[in-house]
Amino acid sequence: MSDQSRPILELDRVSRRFGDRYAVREVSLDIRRGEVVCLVGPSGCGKSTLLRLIAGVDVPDSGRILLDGQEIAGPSRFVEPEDRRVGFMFQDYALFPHLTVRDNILFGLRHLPKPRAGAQADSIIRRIGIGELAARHPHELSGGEQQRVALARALAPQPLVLLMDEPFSNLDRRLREHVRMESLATLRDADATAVIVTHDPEEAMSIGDRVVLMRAGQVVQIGTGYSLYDRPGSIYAARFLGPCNQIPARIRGGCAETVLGAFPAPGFAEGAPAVVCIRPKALFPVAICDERRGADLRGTLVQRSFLGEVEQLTLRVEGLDAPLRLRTSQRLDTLPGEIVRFGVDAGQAIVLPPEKEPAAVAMA
Ligand SMILES: Nc1ncnc2c1ncn2[C@@H]1O[C@H](COP(=O)(O)OP(=O)(O)OP(=O)(O)O)[C@@H](O)[C@H]1O
Repeated sequence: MSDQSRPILELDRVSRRFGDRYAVREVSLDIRRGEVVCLVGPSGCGKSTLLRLIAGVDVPDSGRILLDGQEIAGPSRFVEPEDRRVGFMFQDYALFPHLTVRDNILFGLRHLPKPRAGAQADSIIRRIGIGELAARHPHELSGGEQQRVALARALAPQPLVLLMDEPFSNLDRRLREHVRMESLATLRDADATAVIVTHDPEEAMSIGDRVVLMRAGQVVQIGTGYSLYDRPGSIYAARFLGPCNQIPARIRGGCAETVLGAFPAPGFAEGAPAVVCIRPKALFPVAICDERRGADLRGTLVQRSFLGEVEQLTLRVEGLDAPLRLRTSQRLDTLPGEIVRFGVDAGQAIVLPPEKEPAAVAMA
């Protein structure tokens, strides 16, 4: 019997090299039952390689992968992909065009006796609510419907872990959010454990119980979307998860001193350089009479960029090399060249050490 409290999937210092470059380096990760975990990072950071190692279509050079407590890849054992209870959903869905939806789902169950395969296919069709599509062929389905069928097919064999590589990237922006929420609900209904690769931080934060941020083959930070966004551990993480202004600072008296004011910086050494990351929404324009603390700053408006829900103002501030970005839903009548008074929501300022280059992490 399996230990329910043990992580369903365990990666222990897993590495994979191509020539002298690490695609994945010493990655350790535990995934709990029923968890939806998103791997996120820029192109080439090793997300897909990690997924392929878990699926068993690639072999680690070192480290171990355990599924439900059993080693499936490591020094002593390698379990073939078809013998792992791991499902894989491809970016292009890979539905067979000549098979109906039901037959596509049955294809993944061909190792089972026919009546059992039929029952399992019908059960997932019911659960995902695609009964009316069952007799159709893939070309008779919309993008969103194809996605649901692909998800049904991947879930039908009841994998212990479902791997999804950029599952929503083929959908246009409007459909994507809808399908993503629907897919998440389906994963929850099926109590599925899923590892989802995406390069889109908003997608990762909106669907992942936890987000695993990668850089150059390594895991940089793991946590909920909130913790990564609100408490990034590095400038890299802060910038990857959303736009931020980086304000140079120096630590004095326990605070990071900047031209925009001083921000509490516990744990930093006196005199050390630092960077204060301030997201554009943490800056606010103020009326002349605004009494809010920190609301006495001034910048020259360089550019306005209307984004619909918010407007982005680019401001030049004396003492700062880079212009500041401020996002607001207020409607201002200020013109470029005029002065904007603004404030900082100090509670949202993040003090970080200056960025170090990832010292040749990609090299052997
Ligand atoms: N078969 C291979 N042979 C040589 N190099 C490879 C191979 N597969 C991946 N790589 C390299 O390993 C690194 C990680 O690739 P991977 O596809 O895992 O990145 P990724 O984060 O999924 O990127 P993307 O978001 O663009 O898909 C890249 O530098 C890539 O060029």
